[in-house]
Amino acid sequence: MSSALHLDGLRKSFGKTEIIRGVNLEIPRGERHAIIGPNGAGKSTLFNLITGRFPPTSGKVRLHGHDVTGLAPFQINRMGLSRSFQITNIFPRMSVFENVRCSLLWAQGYRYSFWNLVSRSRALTEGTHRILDQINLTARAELPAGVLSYAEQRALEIGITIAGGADVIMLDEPTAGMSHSETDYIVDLIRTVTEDKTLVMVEHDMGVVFDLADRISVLVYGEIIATGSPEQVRANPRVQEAYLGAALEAEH
Ligand SMILES: Nc1ncnc2c1ncn2[C@@H]1O[C@H](COP(=O)(O)OP(=O)(O)OP(=O)(O)O)[C@@H](O)[C@H]1O
Repeated sequence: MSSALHLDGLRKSFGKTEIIRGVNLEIPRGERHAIIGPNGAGKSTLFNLITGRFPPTSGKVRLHGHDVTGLAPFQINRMGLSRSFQITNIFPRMSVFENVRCSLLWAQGYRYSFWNLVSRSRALTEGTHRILDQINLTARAELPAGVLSYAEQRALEIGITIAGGADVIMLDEPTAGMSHSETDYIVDLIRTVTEDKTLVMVEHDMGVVFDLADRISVLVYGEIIATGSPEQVRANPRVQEAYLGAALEAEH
């Protein structure tokens, strides 16, 4: 069976500077994978190469065995990969319900027959309620999304990301700017909504990473210096030296 994501010799230069310097990584289906590394290591750039926002300078990205290198983000999305944004990407004046319904409509519009509007509308409403339930926002459904708390807005953002039914979910710093209790809330939510899916996340909070990830890749200066289980990565002397020692100390 092909892996969910396969990065093969990925490189990316901006001008003369090579930011991603030959990344090889295979992420099996159903794995929760975290990409960590110091500031400026190239995590966001790698994320943007996978999601199609930037074309790589060389190398390949495969999604479920299909070469998606150079495809536009919406095409990659149609093939089953959905990403969140670091900056919340919701419509603040629309209701929470409408935000989710819109993302479902967008995702389902292509799959449903034009002639089947009545059943489409029923399926949309049911699908919207199902997602609202998954992200614990049923009680907030009729409120304008802009009045939700920060953590609730991030939960909504995650709901929008999963709405299309993608089986590879990519989250960019999902707990950035959150308190401890908000972080716990979002970690639980991510765990629930990514059940049976593949998750790739960039995250600075080591507590979140070690809690959620099945495997971790450590990116330093555009190269993956280690990939392994949380225990393997934690014990890796190269990782300790290059990053983790300082990052874990900063937590305390
Ligand atoms: N569009 C761009 N044009 C030129 N340089 C860029 C561009 N995007 C990123 N860079 C450079 O690439 C390097 C890596 O940036 P990137 O944002 O990928 O790192 P990061 O690991 O995500 O950092 P952080 O943890 O601080 O978010 C930085 O030196 C940045 O200035």
